Amino acid sequence: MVRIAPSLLAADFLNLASEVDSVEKAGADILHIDVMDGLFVPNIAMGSNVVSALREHTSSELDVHLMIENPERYVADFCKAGADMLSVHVEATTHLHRTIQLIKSHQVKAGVVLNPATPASMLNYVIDDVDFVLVMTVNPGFGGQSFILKMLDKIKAVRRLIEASGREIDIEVDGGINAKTLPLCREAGATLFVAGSAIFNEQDRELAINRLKGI
Ligand SMILES: O=C(CO)[C@@H](O)[C@H](O)COP(=O)(O)O
Ligand SMILES: [Co+2]
Repeated sequence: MVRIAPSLLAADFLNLASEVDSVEKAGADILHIDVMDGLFVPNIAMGSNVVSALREHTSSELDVHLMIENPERYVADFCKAGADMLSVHVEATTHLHRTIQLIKSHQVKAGVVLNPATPASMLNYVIDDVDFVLVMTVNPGFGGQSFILKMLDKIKAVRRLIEASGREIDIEVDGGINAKTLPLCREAGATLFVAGSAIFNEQDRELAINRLKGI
């Protein structure tokens, strides 16, 4: 099954509510929200107030991708704001295991994100605890970048780890996902697909999402 999570980073912020409505109507499964602090990544975007506003507007699942240093400082804020899925970068927190438990203590799905240069083996000792894994297929910080082909090997390695753990959790991929790269990721074992520019740069959102879903 292909599930699509439009990345709101590529939406028209002046009309965020109608942008959300348009992708939901077009078949979006989950909404992806990119949070950036200008430190972990060289860009600043969206705080917990944006998540609260979205929570009031929609009942769609909200997938919040924290690209911030020491994300444990803001876990409670984003959970209270209404996140359903909250992911933190392995590279951004010293106490990853503790941060995962903290997210789960709020009854929110906990995800772990790997930068392109980070090996799948970083998941070895947390794979039984996480609710999903997010493999970055570009370097985080900006939308509209090109997919890094080498990440297909990492998706396969993460798939093997998940299978060995005996659990069924999502592998989400994020960055440069379009109608050409999505099937490659799917074949490698990904199940949830974030797409920003491939959806919001298109006038016809339904056509864009159907193209991604292969309909
Ligand atoms: O987390 C990020 C970027 O850091 C992503 O969620 C992007 O926003 C995806 O945008 P496209 O690559 O699909 O345009
Ligand atoms: Co993202």
